[in-house]
Amino acid sequence: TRSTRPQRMLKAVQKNATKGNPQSVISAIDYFCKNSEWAMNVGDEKGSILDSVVTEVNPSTVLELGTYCGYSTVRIARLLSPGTKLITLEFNPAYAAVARQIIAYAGLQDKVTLVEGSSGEWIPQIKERFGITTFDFIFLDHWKDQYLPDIKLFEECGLLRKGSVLLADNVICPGAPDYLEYVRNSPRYESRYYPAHLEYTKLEDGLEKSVFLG
Ligand SMILES: O=C(NC/C=C/[C@H]1O[C@@H](n2cnc3c(NCCO)ncnc32)[C@H](O)[C@@H]1O)c1cc(-c2ccc(F)cc2)cc(O)c1O
Ligand SMILES: [Mg+2]
Repeated sequence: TRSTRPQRMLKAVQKNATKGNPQSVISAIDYFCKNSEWAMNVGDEKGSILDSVVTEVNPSTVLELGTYCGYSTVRIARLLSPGTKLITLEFNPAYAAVARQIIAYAGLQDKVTLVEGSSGEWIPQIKERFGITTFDFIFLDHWKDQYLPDIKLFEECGLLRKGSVLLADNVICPGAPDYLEYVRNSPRYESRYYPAHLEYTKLEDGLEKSVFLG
């Protein structure tokens, strides 16, 4: 049977990247998406903004929603301080399997806990299962209509503290209008839009950074 796009992306990483070198894995995926097949990774332009926010926050606790093939997982994990791990949630087993291999190829498996399951099911269990009180940094890049229900779930589960930073991909394309309206109008968040482009295209897109005010 025909291979899947994530499987072809993994092959491109194994062929073109250097084992244990996260930057070469990032470059190999971006090259594949620019020259072979578009894929919904955050990409290099928005990825640089992601890098700068992660570096600025220097988080001790990190959550990613929507691993897909692990591109942004690798971008984030490569910047974390020694001993810091990130939790990434992915409910599609085929995508999770590819992501595990891409994360391992980058040599970052010890900095990543990939949980196969849905955010709605797992967010309420994180405190007890992982001994985490609150998250310093959360990257949202899963189904766009789930951003709003999940941020409300973070509030309900007490997973945010004064200063927690949430960064959301695709707030323009495909868009998350209800999420944007919420974080931009809620007195509990200080929100800022980072304009960029949809990965590997000239279409407008951007990231929304929202700081929880407690
Ligand atoms: O749709 C986009 N991303 C979705 C990501 C889904 C991944 O996350 C996983 N996932 C989804 N919901 C959950 C969940 N919880 C929610 C369900 O319970 N819990 C755990 N994992 C979840 C999926 O299994 C996938 O691995 C997108 C589209 C374009 C795009 C733009 C323009 C175009 F023309 C075409 C496409 C650009 C982008 O950057 C994009 O991110
Ligand atoms: Mg995205």
